[in-house]
Amino acid sequence: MAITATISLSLTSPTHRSLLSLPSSRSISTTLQRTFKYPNSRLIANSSIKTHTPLKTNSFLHQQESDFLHFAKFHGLGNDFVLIDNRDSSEPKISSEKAVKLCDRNFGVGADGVIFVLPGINGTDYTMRIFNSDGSEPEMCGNGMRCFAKFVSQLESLHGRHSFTIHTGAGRIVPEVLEDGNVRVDMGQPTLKASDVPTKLSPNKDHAVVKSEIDVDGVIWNVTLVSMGNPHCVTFSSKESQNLVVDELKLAQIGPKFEHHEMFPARTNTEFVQVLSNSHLKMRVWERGAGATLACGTGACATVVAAVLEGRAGRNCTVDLPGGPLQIEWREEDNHVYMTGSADLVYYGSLPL
Ligand SMILES: N[C@@H](CCC[C@H](N)C(=O)O)C(=O)O
Repeated sequence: MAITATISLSLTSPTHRSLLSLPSSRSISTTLQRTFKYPNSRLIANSSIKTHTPLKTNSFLHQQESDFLHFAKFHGLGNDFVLIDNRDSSEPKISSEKAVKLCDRNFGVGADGVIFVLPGINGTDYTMRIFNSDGSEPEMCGNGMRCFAKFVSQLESLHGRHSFTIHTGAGRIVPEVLEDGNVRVDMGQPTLKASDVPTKLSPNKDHAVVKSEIDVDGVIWNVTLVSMGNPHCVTFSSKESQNLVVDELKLAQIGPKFEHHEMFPARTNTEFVQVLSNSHLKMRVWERGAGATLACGTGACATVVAAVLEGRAGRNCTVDLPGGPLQIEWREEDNHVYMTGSADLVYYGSLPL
């Protein structure tokens, strides 16, 4: 059933990719026709565009109608998420099955994952949980964490520079919203121990898997394995190509073969990386549970760690992803990885539960 939806586009803070896939953002009219699986869904504006429903951001965020799911759609470099204010309960408001439906790009809202802002535990300010678009639950999400921080800032009406402590499946993570609106995240320490990544590939004497060979569907790849709470397989080369040219890769063909490879008992995210210079990398990603995405924050962090371990780049790199750049530092002093990048509101919406 077709409905009329009033939608919100945050045109004030375009990112690298901007909102090019949406109808001409400059000339957009206030009302768009879309077909939803959820016939009563409402999308409400938060921009300078005139809307049919003049609702302020905060009043929208604080609506309490219990028969509606209120959400915000955010993206971090095109890695997009439905964010749900779940501060009143430690159980996610929707099931993983419902999350799969929400993530559907044809019959739902469309997203790479659904993220919940839950009460903090173990002395943290908040807890973050996330479902991938296939309904699986990863331990962490870097781009999602930047979106989470911006969403919490809106929920709590915070301005200027501020930070939070967030409990995640990867431990305590600390995002800081900067004056310019970007978010810098202390992503904690990478884990290299093979059994913790986890992988069945044989480790070296330091228990890590660095530049090891793996046969994926008859092709030998050199891989370095890094966990940022979630598992990453990073490759810069194969037997066929000593320096990958990532634009040439058939990602949809090879990505799933890595993800479901028997050497990765918890499946894996895979980063294919081209070295542009000692401080500049170009990466494409195949995400566990989400497929090819436009960016992956934990993947960019794992990529820089792997590049350092393989002697391909320094500890401070710009990582170019299809959706835009991330600044990553693997700091020697504390062994923590720091990620800085954008996170942008797309619109607010409501759906009947
Ligand atoms: N896109 C995310 C990672 C999301 C989780 C991943 N798909 C997994 O299953 O580990 C990021 O920005 O880190």
